[in-house]
Amino acid sequence: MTRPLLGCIADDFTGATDLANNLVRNGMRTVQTIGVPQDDAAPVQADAIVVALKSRTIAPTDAVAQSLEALRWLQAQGVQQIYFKYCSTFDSTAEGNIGPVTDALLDALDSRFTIACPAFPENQRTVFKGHLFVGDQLLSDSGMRNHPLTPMGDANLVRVMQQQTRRKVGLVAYDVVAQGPDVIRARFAALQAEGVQIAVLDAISNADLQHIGPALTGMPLVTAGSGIAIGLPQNWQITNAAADGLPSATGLRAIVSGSCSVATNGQVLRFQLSGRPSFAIDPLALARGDDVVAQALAWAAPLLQDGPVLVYATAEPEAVKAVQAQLGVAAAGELVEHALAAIARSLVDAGVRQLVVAGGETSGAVVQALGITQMVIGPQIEPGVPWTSARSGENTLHLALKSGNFGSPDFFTQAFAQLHE
Ligand SMILES: Nc1ncnc2c1ncn2[C@@H]1O[C@H](COP(=O)(O)OP(=O)(O)O)[C@@H](O)[C@H]1O
Ligand SMILES: O=C(O)[C@@H](O)C(=O)COP(=O)(O)O
Repeated sequence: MTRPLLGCIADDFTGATDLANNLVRNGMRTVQTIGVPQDDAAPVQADAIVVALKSRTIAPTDAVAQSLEALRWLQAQGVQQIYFKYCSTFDSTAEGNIGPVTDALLDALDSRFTIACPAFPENQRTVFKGHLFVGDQLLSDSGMRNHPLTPMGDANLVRVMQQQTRRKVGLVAYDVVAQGPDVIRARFAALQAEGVQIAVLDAISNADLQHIGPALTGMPLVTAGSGIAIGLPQNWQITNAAADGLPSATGLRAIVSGSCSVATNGQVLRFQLSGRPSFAIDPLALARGDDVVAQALAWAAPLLQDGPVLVYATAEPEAVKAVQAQLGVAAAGELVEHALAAIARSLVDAGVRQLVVAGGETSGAVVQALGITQMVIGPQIEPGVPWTSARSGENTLHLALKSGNFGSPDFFTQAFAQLHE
C-alpha cells in the first residue's frame, strides 16, 4: 500500500491541475480530488494528493475554514508535508486569502516558519529581490493589473504578503538561493532568529527550484505556486514513471472560456481567426434574464459534429469594467460563471466528451456543475496544463482546465490535436 507523502491544498481548480501536473512530471503518483472527500472515501493510494478548493476569492473566513477542513482530511491520510498552492501571479483580493490561509495552516500545524514563492520559470513567472515578474514585466505592469476579481497592483511580494498576515515576512534573496540548500537553510535560521515566520524566496530558473527543494525537507508547511513542486519529489527519492495514461478520447469537442486574461483573449481571437465557430455570452443579457444558456446550446448543436466550438464570455478590460460598473464585481463574476457552467453541462448532455475550460474560477464552476469528484492527471499539453480524465455521472470526460494566463495563442486547437482517439 502506498502512503501519501505530500498533501496539497489548491485555492482554485486550474491551479490544482497545474500543481498535480508538475508533481506527476517529476515522478510523484498524484490523485486530485474536487473539494474535501467524504470521510468514508477509500484511502488514497498515491505519493501526493491535491485537494482542489475554490477559495481564492471567497471571504477569508470561508477560505480558512475550507482549507482547515482539507488539512484535517490530508492529515488523516497520513501525509508528511502540507503544500498550500496559490497562483503564480499571487492572485489575492484586498483581504487575502493567501495570508489568512497561511496563518491558519501554520497555527493548525503548530509550526513557526514557512516560505512563500509563486515562481514558475517555465511559465515566465520569476521572483527577484522579492519582486514578481510575469515575462519581462513586473506583476503590477502586466495584464494582472486588470484582472476582473484579483487585480494585482504591487509586485513587491514581501509587502503584499505583509499586508495579509500578522506574522513577520522576510526575504531569501537570489544570491542566497543560488548557493544551494545549505546556504538557504542557514538563511532560514537567521531569518527565524530575527522573528521572521514567512520567507519570500527568489527563484528565476528551474535550477533554483532544485536548490530550494532540499532546503524544504521536513518543513511542515510549504506555500507556493506550482513551481516549487518541481524540486520536492527528490526529497523522498521518488523516481516513478511520469504521467498516467488516459483512456482513449471519445465524443464531441468544445471549449468554454470565462477567463479575461491577456493570454485567453489572444487564444479566443486566434481560434476565431482560424475560422472556427464561436458564441459570445453577453453578461448584460444574462442579467436581463435572457435564456442565454438555451441560445448557446441551440447555436452549438448543429456545429458540434464538426467541432471544436467555443462558447466564451472572455472580454477585454474596458468591456469587463463596464459590465462590473453595472452589475458589481462579484455579481458579474458569479452570473457569468453559473451561465458557463450550465452551458458546459448542456454540452456534455449533447455528447461533448473532450472539453477545454479556460479560467480558474470558471473551471471551478464547471467542474462542480459536472459533479466531478476526482481527476486523473494525464500528459501535459503545455506547461501548467495537462489533459485529465474524470467521471461525470455515467460519462468519462477528457478535461483540460487552462489557467487564464497560460498557454500559447494556438492552445485551443493544439490541445485537441494532442488527444488520442
Ligand atoms: N465579460 C465579462 N464581464 C465580467 N466578468 C466576466 C466576464 N467574463 C468573465 N467574467 C468573470 O471573470 C472571472 C474570470 O476569472 P477566472 O475564470 O478565474 O479567469 P482567470 O483564470 O483568467 O483568472 C470569472 O468570475 C468570470 O465569470
Ligand atoms: O499558478 C498559476 O498561475 C495557475 O496554476 C493558477 O492558479 C492560475 O489561476 P487562474 O489564472 O485563475 O486560472
